[in-house]
Parts: sequence; C-alpha cells; structure tokens
Amino acid sequence: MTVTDTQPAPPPTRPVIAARAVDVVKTHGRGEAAVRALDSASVTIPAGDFTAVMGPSGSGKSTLIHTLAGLDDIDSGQVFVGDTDLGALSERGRTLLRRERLGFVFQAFNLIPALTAAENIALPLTLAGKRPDPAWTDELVHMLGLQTRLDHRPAQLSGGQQQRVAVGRALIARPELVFADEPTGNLDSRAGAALLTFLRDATRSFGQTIVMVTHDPVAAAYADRVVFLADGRIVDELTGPTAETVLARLARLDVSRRDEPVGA
Ligand SMILES: Nc1ncnc2c1ncn2[C@@H]1O[C@H](COP(=O)(O)OP(=O)(O)OP(=O)(O)O)[C@@H](O)[C@H]1O
Repeated sequence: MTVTDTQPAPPPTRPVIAARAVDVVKTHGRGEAAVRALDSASVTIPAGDFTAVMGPSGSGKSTLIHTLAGLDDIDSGQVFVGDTDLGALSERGRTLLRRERLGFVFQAFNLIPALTAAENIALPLTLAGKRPDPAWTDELVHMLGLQTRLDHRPAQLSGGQQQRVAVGRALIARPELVFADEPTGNLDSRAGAALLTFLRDATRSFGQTIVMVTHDPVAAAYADRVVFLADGRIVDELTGPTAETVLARLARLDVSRRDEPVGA
C-alpha cells in the first residue's frame, strides 16, 4: 500500500512526502578501491519537517543527501523527490529538478565574492531568468536579519552573516526541499544557534522541508526528527530529539558497532 492510499489528497504542488530513498545502494570508486557508501538505505522525508541526518564519520550521510538530490548516480534502488522518480530523468532533467525544486547550503558558504549579499541571494533566480518576488525577498531578508548588509560583499560579512546569505540563496526560489550539509560547521556556537533557529522557524512558519547533515547533537536537537546512519544503512531514528537523547543514541550506535565481530 502506498502512502497516497491512506492519506488525504496532498496540495497540488507539495506532496506529503518531500523525498524518499528506497533500498539505495551506492558504491564510490571501482575495483579494489570501491567503497559501498550506501548499503540498501531507505528513508522517507516528510514534507514540512526538519530532518537531521547523523552517524559516524564515513557512514554515508553526505552520500545519502547527494543521492536524494540527484547529484550522485546510484547502483540500485530508487530515489524520489516528491512524486518524481529521479531514475526516470536524464542528466539534464535532474539538473533542472535541482535548479527548480531544491536548495542547498554547504559548510563552506560558497558565495560569489564579487557579488553583494543581495545579488548572491538573488542568484538562483537570476540564473533561471526569473524576477524576484519583492515581498518574499523582503520577508526572507528580514527573517535572516540581513537588512543592513545587503550591499556588502562576502569578505565584508562575518561567517554567520555569510551563512545566512547562503540560506537566503537556498530559499529565494521557494524550493520544495533544502539540503544542508554541516551548515554550522564553520560557525561559532552563537552564530550556529541563530542559523538553526532560523531553519527551524522556516519549517514552522512557511512549511519549508529541510534535511540537514550534522555531527553535532546540539544542532540535531533543533530538528523534528533525527535519522541515524551506520555503515550505509539507516539504523535508528528519533522524533522530538534533545541533545541528550541524541547523544545517548549515538553512544548506543557506537557500542553496537564495537560489538560487531571483526570483519562483519
Ligand atoms: N568520491 C568518493 N570516492 C571514493 N570513496 C568515497 C567518495 N565519497 C565518499 N567515499 C567513501 O564513502 C563512504 C561514505 O562517505 P560519506 O562522505 O557519505 O560519509 P559521511 O558520513 O558523510 O562522512 P563524514 O561524516 O566524515 O563527512 C566513506 O567511506 C567515504 O570514504
């Protein structure tokens, strides 16, 4: 039975499920250097939720969000963004899907140095030849607290401000889904807290769906749900996390990995 058999009809443009990975296997490299980064990984990302992805280094977190975003080809399994099966799209189709339906925030802010904050935020629309919606741009800039920084170039902004510009850029085109890979990794704890509060508020106030990879239990506690990866599989999940409950699950994960026989 599929989800749509049991749920009320979703709004026309936003499905109830924002993205889904089904039994995804992904190998990086070839031959002796081959690494199975995802080993039959399945996960569902509900629309409007803030989901954190956690797990030990090398467990496949970045690979999972790259495959959900259609950035990586997969060996087998299926990936859906909304109702769209990424496997049925051409390379160009996936590029268009990313441009039109997804947003990205990275640990390194990846802003264009020669452009002002306002121009960096508007970039996805500029590239797509679309006009910004002034009311939405204004709301976003206010929520991000960037009103007085719009004419500044990245080098004239603090790390926290640069990352808020990057978040503005990710949200300006109102994507269905935003992927954030360690977005607070280069921020001090105060700037990190401000950014995470904004991300959480974005899910509450305008239903933004966010998937965030993090190593930090405090950051994960801002999410609605945490999914835990180990050895390329989703092994656990936690709803309504706190830093303490996340830490306890991570510790349990470590213990169960240590208990595995060598070579298993
Ligand atoms: N391009 C690549 N070529 C070869 N191996 C890769 C490549 N990218 C990732 N891997 C390997 O795949 C596995 C999963 O990597 P991935 O980056 O998804 O893990 P991660 O959980 O995000 O790690 P981290 O927390 O350290 O960032 C690791 O063993 C990694 O070394």
